[in-house]
Amino acid sequence: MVKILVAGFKGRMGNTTVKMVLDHPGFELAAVYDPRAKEKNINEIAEFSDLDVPVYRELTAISCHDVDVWIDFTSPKAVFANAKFALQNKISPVIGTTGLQDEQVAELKKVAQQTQTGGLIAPNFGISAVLLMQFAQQAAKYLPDVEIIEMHHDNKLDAPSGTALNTAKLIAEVRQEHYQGNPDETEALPGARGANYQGMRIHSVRLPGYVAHEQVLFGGPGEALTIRQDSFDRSSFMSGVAVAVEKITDQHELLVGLENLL
Ligand SMILES: NC(=O)c1ccc[n+]([C@@H]2O[C@H](COP(=O)([O-])OP(=O)(O)OC[C@H]3O[C@@H](n4cnc5c(N)ncnc54)[C@H](O)[C@@H]3O)[C@@H](O)[C@H]2O)c1
Ligand SMILES: O=C(O)C1=N[C@H](C(=O)O)CCC1
Repeated sequence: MVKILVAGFKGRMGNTTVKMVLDHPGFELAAVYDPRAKEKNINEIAEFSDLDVPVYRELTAISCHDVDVWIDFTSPKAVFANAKFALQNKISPVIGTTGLQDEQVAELKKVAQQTQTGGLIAPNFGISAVLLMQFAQQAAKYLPDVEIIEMHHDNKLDAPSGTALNTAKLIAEVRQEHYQGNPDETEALPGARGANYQGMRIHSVRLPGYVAHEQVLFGGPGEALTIRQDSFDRSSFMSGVAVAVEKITDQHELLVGLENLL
């Protein structure tokens, strides 16, 4: 049995993840963590009344010896400290939280190496999103003019989305950096052309009713290609999280991208 702590269990993804862990025959819910929690045990919540799982509200209170894997769906402000704590305590982090800076990822990789602990940061656990990123990287070799539109629910804290930023980074590996659009263009409203990553424009849409969606648009002389993926429900992320948990304790470094474990 893999013993799992779910950080951010009071949130949208954390709640879905707790249910996935409870339904999986190879997983045991060892602990949950969320500063927003009022309970001391998860059995104080009606839908989990038959369980006996400690609830933590502070990082330093967490008892680490009972935990193999730390699943993190928290917030851009919390994820670095959480991931560092997990790695320092030889708990394998499976990080879905977005918003980590490149320097933070570099530091976490060092801690993973020092403690010889496997971990994963996945900007998106949905297989449709993983495939979109791979297809987009392939297409950019032939169609280097590209814009990204990501669309999310209106409670999202970070922009652009982790998936959109990761898509741009993967494309940048195969695309020569260059300016796109008219060099003389002006913005009558600031931000009209979107964020700029090495000349690629990224547009962030936030609307109620949406979950997580991305389009990558390519244009060439006389033709265009659009690649799109949609997560209509948070269950779309769960098979990816489960695969990551199953495989991560065999690793000894911090990986970025679910494709590394598929
Ligand atoms: N990688 C993926 O596939 C994927 C999918 C969906 C969402 N996400 C990301 O997951 C994160 C969470 O999304 P959400 O929609 O569930 O957000 P949410 O706001 O619904 O939930 C976040 C929870 O984290 C808790 N929290 C805040 N600080 C904490 C801390 N220090 N330790 C533990 N818990 C803490 C909050 O109290 C809240 O309950 C976001 O960064 C989002 O972008 C990633
Ligand atoms: O709901 C969110 O927030 C999501 N965030 C991720 C991102 O920023 O790419 C993945 C999809 C859902």
